[in-house]
Amino acid sequence: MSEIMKMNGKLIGEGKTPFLIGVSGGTASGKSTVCKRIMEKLGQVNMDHTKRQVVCISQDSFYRELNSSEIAKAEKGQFNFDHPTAFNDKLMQKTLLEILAGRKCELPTYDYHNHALRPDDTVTIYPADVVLFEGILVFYFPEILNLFHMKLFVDTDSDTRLARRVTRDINERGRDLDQVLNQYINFVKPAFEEFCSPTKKFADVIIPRGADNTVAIDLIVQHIREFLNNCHKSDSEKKSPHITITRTNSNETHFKRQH
Ligand SMILES: Nc1ncnc2c1ncn2[C@@H]1O[C@H](COP(=O)(O)OP(=O)(O)O)[C@@H](O)[C@H]1O
Ligand SMILES: O=c1ccn([C@@H]2O[C@H](COP(=O)(O)O)[C@@H](O)[C@H]2O)c(=O)[nH]1
Repeated sequence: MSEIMKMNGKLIGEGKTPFLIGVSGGTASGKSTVCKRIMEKLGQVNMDHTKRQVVCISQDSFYRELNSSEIAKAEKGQFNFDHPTAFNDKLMQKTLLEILAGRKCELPTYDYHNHALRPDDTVTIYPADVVLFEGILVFYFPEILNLFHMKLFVDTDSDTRLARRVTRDINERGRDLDQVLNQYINFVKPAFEEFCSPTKKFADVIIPRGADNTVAIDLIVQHIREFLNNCHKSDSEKKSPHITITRTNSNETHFKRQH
């Protein structure tokens, strides 16, 4: 049996439910860059974090802790960071539910050099109107997929992605060429084909060429802008005032915006 509550954008005693946008795509497809462009075009970058209407979080914050033998493998490029089991999906779901309930969250940052979260280096995610959540497998877990109000897939040619990944991982993530290529052939490419690429079918918008596709980015920005304008109007002025919150007997909560 399910219980349905209709509220005017507010949960009692909690903040407003943000519009949650999932951004997926293969490694180095430009997910972070697309999110950055969206934030820039909405004037959300050079401003106080507590005042941002749009915030971006990364799936990297939900890599699970590795044991000592897994760390030893990771250091030799022999750990599969592209497999769904590399992530703590339960924590990811719990955190997104907190965000959807309008609560402030602390997220750890990820240290690619040491293959570990930095629990002492957290970022505070303040309640916002729009939340972008980017990562290679954000559409893989059904209970997380169901939380998104809008789903984007950044679709960049795989040769371009590999070329960018080589440069980025050597310059920014402390890898050498052999390591990057071995990891790519053994884990990254097969896992992309098995777990990430099939989730493209869930996307509402596919963005070919990533951040180079300014037309697609402008259309998405326009959609977000309309949402932001609408969410600050009074209920009687809104075109779509209701959020429907569905709780099932399995304790799952679904936040649905009518849009
Ligand atoms: N359109 C682009 N043109 C050139 N370089 C790009 C473009 N988009 C991303 N990059 C570069 O490619 C690398 C991967 O991009 P990034 O946005 O971090 O991808 P992802 O978040 O999907 O892993 C980064 O070094 C970034 O600067
Ligand atoms: O310790 C780690 C953790 C992850 N990776 C690789 O990162 C990418 C995902 O990040 P993108 O920014 O989307 O590329 C994934 O393909 C992992 O292989 C890593 O190398 N080391």
